[in-house]
Amino acid sequence: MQHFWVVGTDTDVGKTVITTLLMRQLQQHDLQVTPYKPVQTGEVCDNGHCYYYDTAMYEKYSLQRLKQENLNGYSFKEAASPHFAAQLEGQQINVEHLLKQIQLLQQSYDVVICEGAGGLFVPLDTYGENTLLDVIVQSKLPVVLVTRTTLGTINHTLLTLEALHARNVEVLGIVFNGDTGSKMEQDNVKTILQHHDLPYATIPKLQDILHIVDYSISHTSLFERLVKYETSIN
Ligand SMILES: Nc1ncnc2c1ncn2[C@@H]1O[C@H](COP(=O)(O)OP(=O)(O)OP(=O)(O)O)[C@@H](O)[C@H]1O
Ligand SMILES: C[C@H](N)[C@H](N)CCCCCC(=O)O
Ligand SMILES: [Mg+2]
Repeated sequence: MQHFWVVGTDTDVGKTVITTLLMRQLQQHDLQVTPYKPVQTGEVCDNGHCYYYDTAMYEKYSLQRLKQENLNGYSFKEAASPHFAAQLEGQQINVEHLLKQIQLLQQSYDVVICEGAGGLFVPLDTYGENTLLDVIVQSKLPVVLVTRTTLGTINHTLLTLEALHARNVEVLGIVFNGDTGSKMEQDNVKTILQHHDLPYATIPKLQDILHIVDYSISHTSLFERLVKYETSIN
């Protein structure tokens, strides 16, 4: 059994793209894999067709048949923080329900990849009682951290790793996403790895996200770590 979270230093860093990529690559290893997005916000409507980017990406690119009911806990229309998007619809996010869903999925799949929403301290309720990080801690699952390669990433990445370490969350590795190959980006990656010697993968900025189907991370230290990883849960 090997289950983990894909968390980010921020919203829009590429968690969904990396979750989708890891899902495909692990599926190619003959593992039964499902992604799971506990809370997604921001419905997209295009010519009368409405969908959520995260779960739509999983379904579009999965190499295995996914069960829609297994992909998501809560979806809220407003593109906002989960606590506020839920409030606008008069709803509340039940953390116990999310944890139960994650546990049940672990019994049916070889790999459950849970995708965070925004960064670690995103609130799930208006009282500030629960953040995404609280759910991660209670799930007892390790994380893969997705971060940008661009200016500002050193600080965001080190802060996020410090928060994870403070809560004893295991970090399986880092994905540096959206690399354009500049000298500064190379130095950003090197500097972060000097502080935290972790398995990693660097993903280029793709011209079109469709190219995700051609991209392989099987040669990276991060992927090696993931296929070897055995969780203590179960
Ligand atoms: N390596 C990449 N190359 C090109 N485009 C990318 C890459 N990674 C992400 N993107 C694009 O950047 C945008 C944000 O990515 P994504 O939706 O994966 O972020 P996220 O971290 O999952 O955000 P959220 O917090 O909303 O879940 C998307 O339009 C996605 O297609
Ligand atoms: C709408 C967006 N794409 C995400 N789904 C939610 C991001 C919440 C970020 C909250 C914050 O840190 O201010
Ligand atoms: Mg996403």
